[in-house]
Amino acid sequence: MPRFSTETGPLRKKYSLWFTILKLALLFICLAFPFIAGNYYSRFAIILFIYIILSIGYDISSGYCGMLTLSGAAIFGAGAYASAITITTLKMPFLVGMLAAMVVTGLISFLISLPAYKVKGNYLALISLGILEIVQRILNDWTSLTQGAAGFFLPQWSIFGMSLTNYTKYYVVFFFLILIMLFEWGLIKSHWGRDFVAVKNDEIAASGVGINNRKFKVIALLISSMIIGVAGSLYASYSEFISPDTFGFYLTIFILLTVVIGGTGTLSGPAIGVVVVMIIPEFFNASPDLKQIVFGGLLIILTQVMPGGIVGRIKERFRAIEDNRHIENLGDRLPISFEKYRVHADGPENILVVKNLTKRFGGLTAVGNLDLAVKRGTVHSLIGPNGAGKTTTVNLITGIDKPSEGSVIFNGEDITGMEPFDSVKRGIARTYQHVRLFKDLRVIDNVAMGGRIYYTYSMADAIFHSRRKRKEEKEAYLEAYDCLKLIGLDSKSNFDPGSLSTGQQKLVEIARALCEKPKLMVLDEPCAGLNETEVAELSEIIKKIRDVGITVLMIEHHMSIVMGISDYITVIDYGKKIAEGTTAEVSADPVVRKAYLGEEVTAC
Ligand SMILES: Nc1ncnc2c1ncn2[C@@H]1O[C@H](COP(=O)(O)OP(=O)(O)OP(=O)(O)O)[C@@H](O)[C@H]1O
Repeated sequence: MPRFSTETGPLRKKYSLWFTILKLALLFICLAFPFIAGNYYSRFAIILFIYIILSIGYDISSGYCGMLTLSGAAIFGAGAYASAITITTLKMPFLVGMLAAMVVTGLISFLISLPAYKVKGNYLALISLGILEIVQRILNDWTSLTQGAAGFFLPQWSIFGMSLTNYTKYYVVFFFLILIMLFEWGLIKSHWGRDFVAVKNDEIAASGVGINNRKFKVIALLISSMIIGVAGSLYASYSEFISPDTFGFYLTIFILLTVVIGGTGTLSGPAIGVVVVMIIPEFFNASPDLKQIVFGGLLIILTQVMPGGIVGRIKERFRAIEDNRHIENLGDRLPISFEKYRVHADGPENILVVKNLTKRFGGLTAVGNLDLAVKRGTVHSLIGPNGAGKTTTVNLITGIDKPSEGSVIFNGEDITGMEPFDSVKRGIARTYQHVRLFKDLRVIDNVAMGGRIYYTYSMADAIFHSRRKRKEEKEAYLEAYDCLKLIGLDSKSNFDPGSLSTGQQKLVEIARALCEKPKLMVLDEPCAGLNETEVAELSEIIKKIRDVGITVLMIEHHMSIVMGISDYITVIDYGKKIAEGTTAEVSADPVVRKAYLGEEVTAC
């Protein structure tokens, strides 16, 4: 079980020293390798480095962003051929060839990203398989361009007019590998990397914290493909001969295996995966049959014993010392209060006005002609029996569902049909009936995602680890830590969300919503799964949220909290409003008392 990070600061420092020594030793070995290992192994290492670049590229879209594609080999091949044709036919220098490879692979990624908008999982894999087939056909049949199955010869590899020796080839490829690794590290250790994981884990929640899923999928595929293009270009120039059969289905499976074995969505997973997939079979060169059996057996065992891959398992082991520099030295940080999130009235008295809202699912009218006005700075509860249309109503308000008719006016602005990632920027935060936390991010990362709309640093800042990025990241994590402290879960910062109770997960969702610094907080059944003590604590938290001017629109079945903290209540049934008013008015309404509140009202 992971432990809280601020207590593990010294441990992290100790291990990070060992990791630094390990990295320096590896760097030294790599630099000295051609002189120690000789020609054969240096050539082997060059191919290994190229495949690591390929695997890193593939992992960004598939491992981090969750888009399983089977076109890795096709993109690699397209990059190799684009570079080869630019260098040989167009007589351009190597670096222009590499640029051409990146442009062509970028275009292919755009082709893949078109269906990626709508489909995912197995369907996307099937579509990408089609891309693999199309590229294969082009490489084989467009002989005037690619020279077909006979293969394509390149001149000896030269850079800036200098022909490269075997030694220099090694260092050039190694240089590009380091470059790509630094790029990946900068990207992944920024909000971009966390955004990719969020898109992979839960698109609705990702949109709810301001992520445009489509845009991020396109970006992930583009970066992924361009890195694979770099690998393809290095492969073509190094090999001096390429042919279509190199870039077939076998290579696609190879790429997939490297990330699965190494650990998908991890920084060092692809490198470790390539080393394992390439080196282990080398020990069995003398008996190829045994090689296949051992390799196959190893694959089965590794994927069973380590479902998260080798690096996934190592990460689990060292979870307690994950990077928490920002919250390790809180020192004399001032005590935090909800006051920090105070909202000042900057619009009409009714912050939310819903008019004639209707949602039809086929023949079923889930919400019909609903009018609703929510006063600024109040707790307004939406109650009604199961299936009454409450969640659909808040989905229409927050943009998850689009209304069939009607309008939603927020703070004087018509936001009808607006995407959640836009409405969150206007100040609407929400929690969900069924918890939607990002399972591959720690609790504190989840809460920090709430504040992602406030990041201003660019991708270049992320990659170069600029001062702006460091400052904003530090602020975001301190903010997230503060929000967790306010709901009493700061000691769980470093935990996986899945290891918390349902009640705690619901509270983390509230902390994430608070981190968005909203004007309106929509809570969908916040008490579901909470025990009585937790309900009492939550009710205090919601009151504090309301007391600093944040309007709360709450769906809840738990009548004691509804009657205890609501300023106004709207009761709906079959998608229609049947009663509305202050808590006293609604609880006195005979229809409501009879149908929905029962004995609990009497008790209140
Ligand atoms: N995506 C959908 N497609 C078809 N029908 C839907 C969809 N979403 C909701 N419904 C239907 O709309 C009606 C209202 O559902 P909704 O979830 O809004 O009710 P609710 O009041 O939130 O219920 P509960 O309290 O059980 O969560 C239900 O009959 C539900 O089956």
